[in-house]
Amino acid sequence: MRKQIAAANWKMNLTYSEGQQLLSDILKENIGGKENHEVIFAVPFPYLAMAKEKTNGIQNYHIAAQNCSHKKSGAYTGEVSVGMLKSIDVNYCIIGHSERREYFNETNEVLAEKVNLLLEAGMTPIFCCGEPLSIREAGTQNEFVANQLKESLFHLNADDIKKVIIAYEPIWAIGTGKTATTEQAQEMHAYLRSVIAAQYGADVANEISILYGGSVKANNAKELFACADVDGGLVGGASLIATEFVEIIKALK
Ligand SMILES: O=C(CO)COP(=O)(O)O
Repeated sequence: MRKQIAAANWKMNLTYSEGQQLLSDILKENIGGKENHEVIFAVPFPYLAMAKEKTNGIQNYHIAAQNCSHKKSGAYTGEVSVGMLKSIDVNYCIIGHSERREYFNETNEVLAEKVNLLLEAGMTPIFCCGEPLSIREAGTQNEFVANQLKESLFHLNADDIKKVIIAYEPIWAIGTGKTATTEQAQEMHAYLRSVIAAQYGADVANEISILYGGSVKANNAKELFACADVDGGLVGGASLIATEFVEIIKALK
């Protein structure tokens, strides 16, 4: 049974003490969830150790970085390597968020390098994909997103691709309050699973969690997560409010 995942992406928000408070408020709710549930907090780099300590020992709760370098080590001022993350026991990392693709020029090719480094280190990549509004309006979103997967992930063997979490985040739905309809989400998720199945077989495709991201809130999470191919969400704005994120965790199927 594939994992159902509620992942918080704090992005570049909150002070250290606000982050501590938010985690305390969420964790005190003690939502154990089911065995196949996972809760992930992708926090800013300076808060990773704090978040790690706070969630220590809580089953199925994990900490993620929001990015990593595509270089292993060396003279790359300001970058954070996969090895550094691993050395403080961070085992998940978001890569390819549309904000990184747009503002930091990350390409599918660079993301393939990041995927390789993360998997080599035994970490779990949370690979983001999704189309801009212009592509959606042109009706070519399926080809666009499939190509992101192909160029960044399809060099992997079946064992490795099974370790990747995919997050479909249509860019027009991020931070806009405009959620994809359940039909739009389900349609894309099923399509992506079919693309993976064509490459690796249905058994592999059925093991991969595909999260939806883009204006997930407490009041729409249940409906979105109920879709057969939506395995939870990657949540921005609503993950900064304890009561909202708690409800989103509870909405996992
Ligand atoms: O980008 C997102 C998560 O990575 C989604 O952000 P919002 O939930 O704020 O739309």
